[in-house]
Amino acid sequence: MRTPQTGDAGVRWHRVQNAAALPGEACRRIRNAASDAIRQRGRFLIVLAGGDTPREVYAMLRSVDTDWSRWQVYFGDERCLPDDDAGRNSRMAAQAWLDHVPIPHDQVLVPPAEQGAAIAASAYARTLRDVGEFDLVLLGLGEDGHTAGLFPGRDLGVAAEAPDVLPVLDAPKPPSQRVSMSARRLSRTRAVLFLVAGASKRHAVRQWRLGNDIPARSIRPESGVDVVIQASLLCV
Ligand SMILES: O=C1O[C@H](COP(=O)(O)O)[C@@H](O)[C@H](O)[C@H]1O
Repeated sequence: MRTPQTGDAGVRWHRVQNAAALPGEACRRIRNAASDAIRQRGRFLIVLAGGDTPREVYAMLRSVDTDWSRWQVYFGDERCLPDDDAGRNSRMAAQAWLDHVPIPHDQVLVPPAEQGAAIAASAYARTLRDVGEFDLVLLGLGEDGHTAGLFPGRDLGVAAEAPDVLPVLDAPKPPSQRVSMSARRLSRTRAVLFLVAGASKRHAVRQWRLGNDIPARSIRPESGVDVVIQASLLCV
């Protein structure tokens, strides 16, 4: 991980004209990361973001020309809800994308969040135990600056000894129980791509650019992070 940064050092901002242009740009970047990884290492390890912003990106990924048998899919965070609940991040990704492409079932690794945060965090940590560096981590940005299930004022798991997966018991955004990869584990990747759109994110983006301590700033892979962002959010 990087040493402490000032401001938004290590962050590359990539403007898209408006929210409608974000899925195309994100999809292009994901496709390129996948083809590089598959060509160089024979597989592509991707971590998915939840929430609303990636839904259209995921829908667009259905039509990418790739060898889906080489994809290995993880989730940066999951909400502790029944496994068929519409609020589950994994259900959104399945409906928008994963159910429509031939990724082998056992290569989509969903945290068992329906079992509650503590059990799910231990189980998902076991799933990740022998997984090395990810190829690409997708992340969103909440209105309060949260990313994955890492919320302001909570343990972000940045320390060298932080576990790979954290149980979240008091998230300020419902549901209060979640499971999240730690900032340390999310930073163990060749690339990070944040997807940011929507006027409600303006304040969080400003905090980020000012170098204030929002959870999104805790994601610090060696390679820095890329942010695909609606241009109007940078006009502050
Ligand atoms: O609750 C969550 O929120 C963030 C941001 O979601 P968005 O709806 O504002 O795009 C998301 O990245 C995270 O995975 C999710 O669980």
